[in-house]
Amino acid sequence: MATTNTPARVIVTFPLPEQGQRLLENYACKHDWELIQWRDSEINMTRGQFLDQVNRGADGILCKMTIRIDEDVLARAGDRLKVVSTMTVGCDHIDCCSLKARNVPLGHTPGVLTDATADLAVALTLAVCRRLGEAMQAVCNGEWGAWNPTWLLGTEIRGKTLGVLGLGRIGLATAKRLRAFGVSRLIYHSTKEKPEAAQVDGEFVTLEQLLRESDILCICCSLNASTRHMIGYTQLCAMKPTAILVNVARGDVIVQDDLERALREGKIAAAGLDVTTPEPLPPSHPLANMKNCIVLPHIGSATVETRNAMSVLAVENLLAGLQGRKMPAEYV
Ligand SMILES: O=CC(=O)O
Repeated sequence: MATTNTPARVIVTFPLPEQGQRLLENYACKHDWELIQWRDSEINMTRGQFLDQVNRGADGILCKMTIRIDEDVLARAGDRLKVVSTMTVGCDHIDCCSLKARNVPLGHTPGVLTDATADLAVALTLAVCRRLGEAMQAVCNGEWGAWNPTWLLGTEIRGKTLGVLGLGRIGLATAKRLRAFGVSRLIYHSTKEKPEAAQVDGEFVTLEQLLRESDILCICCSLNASTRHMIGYTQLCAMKPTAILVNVARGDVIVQDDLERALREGKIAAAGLDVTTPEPLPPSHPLANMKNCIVLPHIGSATVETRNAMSVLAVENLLAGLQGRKMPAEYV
């Protein structure tokens, strides 16, 4: 256990966006932290490098989703560890039960990334509906010939049934935005019926109904034991052959090989993925090379404003945890 005179040893597994980095350095200086920070933004800190640092002692850990914080990490950190703060809203890379059992508070970054992620969900939905990936490639490949009234025809959002899997903050913000495009009906499936669904005139339905009736299905749920691999081949076959699937949640909500098969066999029309398994997805992966699939490199929250806000919140969570105060955003 660190005594009050021992400087807190803080491990930060990546360089933070500007505002968070400045705040981190200010706090480190003010509170005399021993700051151990991975400074390379091109290459991730490896698990081995991280464990090596944890072995030397950790009062606080600030991480992202590339390193799993599990029982092994917590056992190595021992009683000295006072806080884990992740610069993500999703906490599926963290063994939350073990943290709870050890009474280590966990901070995350909800709220501040909702708008950016919902914007990206809309962008991806439009990109898939209007075949933007194919269109851009056609320009680069010299396939842009005479104006052809039947070339690269997409589908409209107006008049469609929008399904949302997971009507949390991001699901609701996505639904609000897509409502403005004139969807005729909005259905959702979540752990339970949500009163806030009234804001989008959303109708709570079973998963089976959601799959069967959605023209566009946006996956916005968190990844946990009940959502992992929730969408497999059977579920995909239950969808309309004209349906479009968009995933801004986590790759593992879908059985990815099943999605590839369903897209190949025309069980659904097209997909847009901001999340995959693994990340990064190898460029040779079939999903990265299918005409009816657009893959983005997990950029849901990637705006200057949002990444700065996330980094500041993550640092504030870290400081609060180290000081034994209530965090601005504790994961419950
Ligand atoms: O996916 C990103 C996050 O969870 O913040």
